[in-house]
Amino acid sequence: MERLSHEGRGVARDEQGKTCFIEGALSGEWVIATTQKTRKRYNEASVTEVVSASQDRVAPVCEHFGRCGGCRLQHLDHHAEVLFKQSRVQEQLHHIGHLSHLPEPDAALCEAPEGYRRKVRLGVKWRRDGRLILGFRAAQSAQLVDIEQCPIMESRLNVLLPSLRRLLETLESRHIGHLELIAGDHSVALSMRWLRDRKRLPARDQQRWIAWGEDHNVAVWLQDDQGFIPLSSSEDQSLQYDVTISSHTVDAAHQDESQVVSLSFGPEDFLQVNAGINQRMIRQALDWLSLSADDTVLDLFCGFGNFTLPLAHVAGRVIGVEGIVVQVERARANAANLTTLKGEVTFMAADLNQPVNWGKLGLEDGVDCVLLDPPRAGAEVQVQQVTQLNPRQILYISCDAATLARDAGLLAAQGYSLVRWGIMDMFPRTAHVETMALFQR
Ligand SMILES: C[S@@+](CC[C@H](N)C(=O)[O-])C[C@H]1O[C@@H](n2cnc3c(N)ncnc32)[C@H](O)[C@@H]1O
Repeated sequence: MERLSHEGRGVARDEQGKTCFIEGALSGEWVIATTQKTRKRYNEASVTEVVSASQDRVAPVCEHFGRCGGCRLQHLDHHAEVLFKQSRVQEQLHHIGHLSHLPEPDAALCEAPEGYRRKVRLGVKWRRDGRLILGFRAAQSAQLVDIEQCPIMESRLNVLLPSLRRLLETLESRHIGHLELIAGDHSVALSMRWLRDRKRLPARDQQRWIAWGEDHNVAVWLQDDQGFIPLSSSEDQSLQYDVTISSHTVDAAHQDESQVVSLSFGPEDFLQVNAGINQRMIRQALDWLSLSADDTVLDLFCGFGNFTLPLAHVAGRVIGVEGIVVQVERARANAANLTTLKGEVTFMAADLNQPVNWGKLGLEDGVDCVLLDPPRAGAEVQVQQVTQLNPRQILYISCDAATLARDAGLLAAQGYSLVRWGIMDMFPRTAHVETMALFQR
């Protein structure tokens, strides 16, 4: 096996030089594999026997490995997985972004590789014989893999699975697409994707969901085409987590104080899935940016304020921009609940895939810093636009190395150099990687 592909498959060549992507094979290994798909330029296969194993091969912790599409790298030692992801980002910055001189990466931010996921979506299906399937999508397929437990899920969510299964088996109506389980610091919520109009949920099923929520102390939500409504009767449906900012990033004069930024969110909001890495990522962002009370910061793709509100404990003025109005409103409410904010903070809704007239929004004097945290598609429009605001630094948080590399190339063409970067182990055991990259004018 020559190497691992970007999505974590072994790459080999046959006698004719045709590339073969082999699921379950690692770099340097000899394996026997079965061809699954023959394509014009490459073949796809999966391992049937490992003849000579890599030193980095480990026993997968999950019994569903190989069938479940969630974790592709359970068979790779965790340290080797982090190094693989780091070198993949490096290679993409070279090849896609055409950045020739990269700084050495900062140490990767890592936490425990299991039990980290605080939000999961489980598909729900009933087979023709009436058997319930509750689980994740199979690898490269729309089929579901039935799971009893998932080792990367937070234990507070795993313990709910057996009773959820029993509940689903008692329901009268089976028009359910999926369930999402979401853990805040002190509470758990479940949202049930109901495939019909909310009025057509049978009253007895509603009662069963409510009773299950009360028994397990879980706020139950229904999601239909109109949005989310709480089914549980309890007053407080909110989810929340705290981010602690270390004292020296806030105020050099108060070394022994740290501040807690409390953020509320809803079941429909984007959530950084790994609480430990999220906490460390925010601290690292504050540390790298080293802002002062004179600075103005533009936080694009801000969600409900995950970076914006910690930033507003340091910078004089922070403007958060987000496309989803509900999240903008949540961000405003989060800001209103904080008494420790130092700077002025404002939030606005805008589609960041379109050019925005920043000058008209009171930013005609430019900004000191821009933070970008886009979805996987990246921030192609904004990296070409925000440079007109002349920021001295741009911090890019990315969940897709290819679009980060493309956007890094666009920033380089406008005179911004990559001065610092590092990966964050947000999604251990999977092929996904999160990266932080700092560009300076
Ligand atoms: C990776 S999340 C980051 C959210 C936030 N910074 C955080 O740390 O939780 C990306 C965010 O971009 C928002 N988004 C996606 N497409 C957008 C668009 N075209 N315009 C504005 N916001 C968008 C999503 O709603 C989501 O909140």
